[in-house]
Amino acid sequence: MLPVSQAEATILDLVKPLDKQRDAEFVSLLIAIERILAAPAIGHLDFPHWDNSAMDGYAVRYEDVQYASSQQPVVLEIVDEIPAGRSPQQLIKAGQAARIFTGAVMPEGADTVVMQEQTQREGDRVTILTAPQPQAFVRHQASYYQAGKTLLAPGTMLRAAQIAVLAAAQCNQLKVYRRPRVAIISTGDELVHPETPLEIGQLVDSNQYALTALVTQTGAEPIPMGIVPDRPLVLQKAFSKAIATADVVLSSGGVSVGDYDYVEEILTALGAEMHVRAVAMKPGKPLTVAKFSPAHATERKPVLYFGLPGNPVSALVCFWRFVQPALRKLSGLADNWGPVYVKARSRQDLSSDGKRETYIWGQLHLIDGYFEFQPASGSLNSGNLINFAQANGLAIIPVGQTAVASGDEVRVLQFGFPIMS
Ligand SMILES: Nc1nc2c(c(=O)[nH]1)N[C@H]1C(S)=C(S)[C@@H](COP(=O)(O)OP(=O)(O)OC[C@H]3O[C@@H](n4cnc5c(N)ncnc54)[C@H](O)[C@@H]3O)O[C@H]1N2
Ligand code: MOO
Ligand SMILES: [Mg+2]
Repeated sequence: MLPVSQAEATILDLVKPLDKQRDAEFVSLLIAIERILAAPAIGHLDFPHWDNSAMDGYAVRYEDVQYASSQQPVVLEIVDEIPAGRSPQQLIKAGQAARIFTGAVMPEGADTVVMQEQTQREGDRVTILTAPQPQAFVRHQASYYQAGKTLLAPGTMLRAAQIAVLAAAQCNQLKVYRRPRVAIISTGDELVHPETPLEIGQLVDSNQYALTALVTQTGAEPIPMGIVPDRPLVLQKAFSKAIATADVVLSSGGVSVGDYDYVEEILTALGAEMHVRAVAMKPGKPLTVAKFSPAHATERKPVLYFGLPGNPVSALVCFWRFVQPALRKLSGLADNWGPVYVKARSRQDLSSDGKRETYIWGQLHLIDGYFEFQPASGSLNSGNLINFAQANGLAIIPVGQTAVASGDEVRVLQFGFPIMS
């Protein structure tokens, strides 16, 4: 059994990100949310675009007002009025000022803005009562960003903040990576669709739905390929089709030591390189990871195959711990592939056999900015999906440790929003 950290390193090492050229497409900004840039975004506009005023007030020449005070006020002639969006019409000469508003372009000749609260106006004259700092309240052209420089680097995920910046920079068409394609196969003679009435021994294929949801949430394109019975030839055909279609294949079930667990045997028959056969974790021990390399360099990229354990909780835990980081790396994201871990105070005693890294599902609560962890009530058995419905985190007990006492700190893999109370 591989230690979890070694399995993670092996898996991430197997993943080669999508190709910046071959695997890229153009999308418009409005539908670019959560896509990943495949090329630098470069703006053709300086930020600010022009020298402009940060205040409502008067654009002046600093040298005219540098000694102004309430004892020695300076009176200037107002020669222009410049609201935002209008071009200045006058050059400001000695003894002159322009009425100006926040965001409006600074007129030529002026270099400083006096905010209106420090002035008095009478007709076309303004009295300056306080000396400003030189260049006060002027937002200088290109002081935030210079046209032609990289605004956002390749590998950046576009969220609201980045989209706002790109909109302001008039970058309307973005070169982004295509979404990785992920085939999802459920193996098992006992499995049926949710609408099928159950016969004795049957079980609904919940993994297909869970994995489709998780793949979608990760920004990849799920290709649900349905249920395949535990028959080697049928499985082999289904696996071949999935490998030919997708960048990553996720199957669930059939990876343990039972007589109907065929996954590893079939992967080997299909020419896969086997990289992971078992991991020292609970749940998730029989995780199987293999790679299919293209026969010729000109062919498509390699295909990564995850044989996830069939138990529903084991499949989910393996997804968050290994598949999601792999999909994030594959998708072109520059960094932050791994799960989010937080430290929490456990509300109850937690236990493990100390032999495998143990993942205990439950609820993360956020109380006054601090996390607390409440393990799920009822059976913490990887076949019990029901008490997973309220869970949003997995407390982790490392190998060699058998207990976390109530009140002690524990590391928690966070996969959902914390409960605020
Ligand atoms: N003798 C041993 N038996 C088992 C071991 C072991 O080390 N020695 N490991 C156990 C562990 S741990 C796990 S996890 C499971 C993994 O089993 P498989 O990956 O072979 O999965 P199956 O046997 O096909 O199914 C297990 C369980 O999960 C249910 N299942 C399967 N697919 C789905 C699905 N798509 N949706 C919902 N539920 C599914 C299936 O009905 C079984 O109940 O092996 C242990 N055994
Ligand atoms: O390790 Mo299995 O994944 O517990 O149920
Ligand atoms: Mg089995």
